Amino acid sequence: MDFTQFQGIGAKKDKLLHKMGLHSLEDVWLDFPVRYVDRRKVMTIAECNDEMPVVIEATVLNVKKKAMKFKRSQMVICEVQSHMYHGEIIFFTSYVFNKLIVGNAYYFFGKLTRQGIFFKMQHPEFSEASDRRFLRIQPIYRLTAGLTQIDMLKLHEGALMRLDSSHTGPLPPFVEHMARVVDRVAAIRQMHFPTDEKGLKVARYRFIYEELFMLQLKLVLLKRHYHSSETHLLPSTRDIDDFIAQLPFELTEGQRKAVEAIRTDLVSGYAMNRLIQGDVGSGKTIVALIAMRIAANNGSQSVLMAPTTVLAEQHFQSLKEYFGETYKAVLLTSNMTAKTKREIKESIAEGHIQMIVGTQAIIQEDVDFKNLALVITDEQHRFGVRQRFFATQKGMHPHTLVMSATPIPRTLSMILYGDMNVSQIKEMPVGRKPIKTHFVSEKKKAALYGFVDDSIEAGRQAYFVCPLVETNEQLDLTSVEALYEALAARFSNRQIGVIHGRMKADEKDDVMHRFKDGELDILVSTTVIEVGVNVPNATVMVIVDAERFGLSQLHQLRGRVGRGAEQAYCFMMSSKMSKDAKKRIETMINTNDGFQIAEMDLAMRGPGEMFGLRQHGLPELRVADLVKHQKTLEVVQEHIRTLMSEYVMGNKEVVKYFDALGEMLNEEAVL
Ligand SMILES: Nc1ncnc2c1ncn2[C@@H]1O[C@H](COP(=O)(O)OP(=O)(O)OP(=O)(O)O)[C@@H](O)[C@H]1O
Repeated sequence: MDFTQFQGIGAKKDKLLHKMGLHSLEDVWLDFPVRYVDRRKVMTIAECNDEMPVVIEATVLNVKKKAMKFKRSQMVICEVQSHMYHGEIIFFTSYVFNKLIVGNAYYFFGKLTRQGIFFKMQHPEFSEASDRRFLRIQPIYRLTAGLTQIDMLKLHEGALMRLDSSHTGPLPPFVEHMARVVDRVAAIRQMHFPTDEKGLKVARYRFIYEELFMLQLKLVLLKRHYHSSETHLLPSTRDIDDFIAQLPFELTEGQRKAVEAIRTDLVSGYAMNRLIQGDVGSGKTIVALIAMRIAANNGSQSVLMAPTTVLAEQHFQSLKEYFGETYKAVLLTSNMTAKTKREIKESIAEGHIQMIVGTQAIIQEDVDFKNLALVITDEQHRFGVRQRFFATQKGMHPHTLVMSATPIPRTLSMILYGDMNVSQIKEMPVGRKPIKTHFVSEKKKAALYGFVDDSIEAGRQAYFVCPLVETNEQLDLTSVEALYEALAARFSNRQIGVIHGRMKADEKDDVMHRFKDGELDILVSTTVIEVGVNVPNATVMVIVDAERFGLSQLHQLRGRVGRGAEQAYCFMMSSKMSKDAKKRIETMINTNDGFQIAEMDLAMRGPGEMFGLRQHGLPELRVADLVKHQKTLEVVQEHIRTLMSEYVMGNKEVVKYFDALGEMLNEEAVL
């Protein structure tokens, strides 16, 4: 929109407004004040103290201009009278000179200092005392260089003049009614020019509700399977119990409960929609494999999708270890030849294969299934917002299970997984010792290297992780290349491998395998190993330039060690630390608890950044705060559940609204 049609806004200011992200009338309506100042009450001078800005009424006795020292412009000194008090009002600009007329009364708003019957005010806002509009709750807007509050005020006043009752927002009337929120037009007006505290509160509530509702509903529509399952599975209790009994370890309490919940879900006749949330190394894989076993025992197909090839291979290897040749299982990844892929796909389509493990990308591409009953996504710390398309595209409604290693705070889990049942695996397998975490300064490097050498001598392996692939002169950070050279010189009798994201998939796999098989003693890497790699024999993690990593990332990296019975160590090195980086490193040293770390991360970075909500095309929150407005979020979720059941019952209004919104989301997400 061209804002030059608003009074007082020229081409230059119009450009600045667009730069601020204001492009349409709606943008301006929703550009709410960052705060307000209360100018409703006119104070007598006697009531004023020095602290707070106040509104007073005074009559001008005299106005004069005066040259300012060291400046070309002039200042204006205005003598005023307010009852028995005599005041001097100073402006450091001359344009007000003509606006203050001797003998007239004005409202002045500013900080006032008083001495006896004399008072002073510097650079107040003012208006003629006949203008009652001055006495209101005044909005203060965000600005950018080149724009003033007055410009913003004019803009908003202009925009509100163009707002009439024909305007509708994203909430249809039946939702507004259920939510008991005020009308959107009234709420917008109140947000900018509130009549009183109550009016503002009610308006704010409307927008908090609206934002949370839209965010939650969009997420639900993106992920929801409305339909009941087409595959009614039998529990195969005997086989599963026997299988669990012969495992080399006892399932932890969390694992057992998750398995129980899955067994119940799978036989319920409704599509399972469950999230398994467990900290790094808590043993989610075996839970997923048990679910696949139940499907296979029913003669149905299941898939396990991983975000990377390395992880898919790892899962496939675990599957083989646990199940041997009992089931027909395949691995499907992008680095296979076209011919192999084609053959595998054919046998999947014909129903010869029961279990499929692969990367998400390739499985979603074009695999046809004969009778798919279960889809498991290992999304680690990504979020499977787009997962729904996979299943619905194929016209199937299988059971779904999502595994996530990000322990997310409760509020966020409510939003991101609001539609799912959640199983948490809180405890670690028995015998795991908490990882010992230390900060290592440059001076102590030699000692650290000595420790690494001793660990290797004792048969263990070590990771070294740093932020860059190649040396970059501008960034004074350690690169994989430089680190490899330094380590190769220091550990000349050890086998060292390198892995980073720019390598080809098969090169990466090769290095990873050699590390897993114990051929390599040290693995130098970027954060590519962050995601889910499982090498229980590796017990030392050294993170170089630790200040460069976020808290959740550090926790993920640390989680690559401590996956076996041996004591594991994590060392964080850094030479230059900001205050924030120091706090992150201290948090890591103080706790191994993923949930606590996630809470800290959220507090330090905020949810948008932490979860990239916007990258998923989800609405930005202007007024609502996922942490502060948890109660409202609960209300919203209750309402959405109600609407969901009405949808299923065929309530026309709801069906029409949801389907239209769902379609819009589909289009956005497919792009
Ligand atoms: N109950 C248990 N007792 C002992 N060891 C277990 C138990 N459950 C799993 N393990 C072992 O713990 C290791 C980690 O398990 P797994 O790879 O499933 O963890 P994860 O939860 O997927 O972790 P990440 O999110 O880091 O990938 C594996 O070597 C696995 O065999």
